[in-house]
Amino acid sequence: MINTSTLLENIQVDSEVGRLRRLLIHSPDRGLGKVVPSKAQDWLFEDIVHLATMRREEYDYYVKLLLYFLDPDKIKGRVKAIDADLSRSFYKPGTPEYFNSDRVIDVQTLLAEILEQAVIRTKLTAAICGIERCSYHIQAELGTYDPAELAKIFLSGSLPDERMLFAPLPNLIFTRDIGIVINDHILLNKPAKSARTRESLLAQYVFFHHPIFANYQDKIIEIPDNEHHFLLPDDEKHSDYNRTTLEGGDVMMVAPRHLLIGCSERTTLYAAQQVMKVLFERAVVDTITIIKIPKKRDYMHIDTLFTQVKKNMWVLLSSLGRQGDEAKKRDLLHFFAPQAFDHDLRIMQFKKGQEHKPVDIENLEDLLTDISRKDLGSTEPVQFIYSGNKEFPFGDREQWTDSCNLLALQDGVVIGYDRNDKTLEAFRNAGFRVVKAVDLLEQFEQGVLAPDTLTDTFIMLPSAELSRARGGSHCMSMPILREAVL
Ligand SMILES: NC(=[NH2+])NCCC[C@H](N)C(=O)O
Repeated sequence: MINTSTLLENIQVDSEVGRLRRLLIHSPDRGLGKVVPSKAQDWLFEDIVHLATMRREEYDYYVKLLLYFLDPDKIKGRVKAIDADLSRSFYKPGTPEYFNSDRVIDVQTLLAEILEQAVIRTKLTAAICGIERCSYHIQAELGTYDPAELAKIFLSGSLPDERMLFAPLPNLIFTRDIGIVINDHILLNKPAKSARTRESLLAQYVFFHHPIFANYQDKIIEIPDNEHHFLLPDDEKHSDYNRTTLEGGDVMMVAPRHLLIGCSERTTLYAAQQVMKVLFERAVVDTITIIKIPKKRDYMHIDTLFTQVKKNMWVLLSSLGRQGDEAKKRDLLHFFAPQAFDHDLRIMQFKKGQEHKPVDIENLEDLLTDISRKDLGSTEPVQFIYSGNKEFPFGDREQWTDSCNLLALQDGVVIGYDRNDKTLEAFRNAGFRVVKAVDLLEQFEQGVLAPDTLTDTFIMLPSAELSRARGGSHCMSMPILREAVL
């Protein structure tokens, strides 16, 4: 069991760049290796992946890095031995060698722990069998597994003997999307895509039942549906104005009193409005900026378009920034095709108590500059790194493989994919050390470098398989504790 005594008062995130102290992740489980081509798109993957490579050559490096920064005692001096164990037991929850950290926490371990309570086991089994339309017979069979195995079945959709009962949850590696910590509150998602429904049910049980979150029960926010949504005709039910869906990749806690919400393919205006109401009522933040982005698969959440690198630095896609904006304004068609506006970027900022007087913000750079300067008090010039170093056609190509989706471990130290060459060039030009995960770990092990003293560094994670899942390191993390940014 995770040692909860040290954790009780410790859920707090007030920025994207304060030193990361605790997060939820999920290592690729056996379900990912069962995605079939005909379902890959429905399950929100562009391709099938090679599970062993994804784990051993890619995701395991992510875990090692996270441990080195967040819980070094678990890994320091042990990297060689861990790598030599071909069974990877260090990474497998439930084995005696499992790293079992209370800083880098796998959702699977939390799930297994709550399933130790018989009442929860019964309720959750029934709920899952309900949404997955399992027979009564299967429901009874599920009752025979121990909690750790049951957790694996719920996540992977398959039994230990490899029989598949229902769809896997290949997207749960993107823990960002299940919920977001906003100061000391936890906002749970409402997924837009049915492939992610079971994830949110499991997350709901974990947040409401695991002792880590016991002191936060009245701070868990579930977004209310339109009161009579079930009475709406189907076509209206699906409109942006009635439907309540929100995924964590669209919610960014950029400064202690300022939250960004993207309205996108996944997050509706209606949901954003509901969240704004609740957060203002409870005085969790004072400013909420709504960023409406084109509803496009390649842009699914705002964190696929920009993320923060340090207080005064951001990475973003230039065609959605100032450059794209100005190009469009010079374009005659822009004036004659008002319907296209719906597909454009629109940024509006709302202040608590002044919701009726939102401020229009012209482009992303203006917004981000304002956050760096005013909210985060940065006095240095604000810098922008552009996907693909602004070179055509690399901006779009590299954004597709998550050049703009970075996880900051501390101010100026980020993890991202190794494959976005032009974007990496832009980081080098900005004076960043760009280093392979494997080399950095080696340097940590030799004592040449140490996480605490690292500055301006881009850590490259191998990504041939991971990038096919259409998410980067920002999506693969749900921070629950960061040091205060101010
Ligand atoms: N926060 C994010 N950008 N998450 C990416 C999620 C990717 C996932 N395959 C999906 O389409 O749902």
